Amino acid sequence: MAYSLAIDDLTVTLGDAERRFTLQAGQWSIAAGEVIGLTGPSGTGKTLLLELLGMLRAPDRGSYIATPLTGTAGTRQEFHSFWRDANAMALCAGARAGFFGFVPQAGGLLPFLTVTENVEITQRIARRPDESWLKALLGELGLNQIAHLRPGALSIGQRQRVAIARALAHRPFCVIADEPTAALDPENAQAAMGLLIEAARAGGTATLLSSHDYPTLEKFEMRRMGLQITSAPHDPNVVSTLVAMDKQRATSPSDGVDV
Ligand SMILES: Nc1ncnc2c1ncn2[C@@H]1O[C@H](COP(=O)(O)OP(=O)(O)OP(=O)(O)O)[C@@H](O)[C@H]1O
Repeated sequence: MAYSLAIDDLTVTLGDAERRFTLQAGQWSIAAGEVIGLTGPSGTGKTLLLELLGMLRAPDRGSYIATPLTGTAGTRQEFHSFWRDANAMALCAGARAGFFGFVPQAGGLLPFLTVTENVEITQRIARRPDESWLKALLGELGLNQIAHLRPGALSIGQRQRVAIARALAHRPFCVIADEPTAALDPENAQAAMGLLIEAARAGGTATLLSSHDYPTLEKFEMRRMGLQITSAPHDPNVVSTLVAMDKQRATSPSDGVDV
């Protein structure tokens, strides 16, 4: 099974009458096997957008629909409507566990589990055991030597690699990664990014990752989208809008967009 995702007018507003932040995710789609690199200056809402797409946060309006590839056994999912269902908590938790693999900015590992157990847990929850894939992930992310340790004994970069392995372990249909290589040295960053991209293409996984590492995004030639503030400067009602970034804009940071 593989799914493409379609977003239409997905919008959320945070704050109160004095200061508001509105994220407008617009209209776009991501195909199965495709990888999108999300960029934007600090505070433009990258984490917020990834939380919306990872079913960690409810939108105020708009649609968010997953459609299985023709000929596969999956069923269409209207994720935006899950939040309004009487069973919202169970539906959203089920989507998070089975459909998505999420790499949070801060790792989010369980402190009482070892590295192996932290990676394996997504397979257990999704009921998709696959020991050989688990071993391959630990190996490819250089985690074999530390597989028996708990997160408290790991560096931030090691934790980030564990979080990437955990997000891929249950072979989700969509991977969402919030600056997955931010804490990694260049060599590990390239390896982790390569693995995310290879897993997406080989497994037909739609993958969206945020990053400030423009050379790496360029190197892997991924499709780019960017968030930019579209409200007037000093307006307390800040509006951030997601736009497609073409290659030309991606190499010219002079327009105020952090690309
Ligand atoms: N309760 C709130 N009221 C108003 N604005 C808020 C509230 N909570 C968060 N925000 C704003 O939401 C915006 C989105 O933050 P977010 O963490 O998603 O940005 P980001 O692009 O991921 O930043 P970074 O690159 O620094 O991680 C920020 O500008 C923040 O000030």
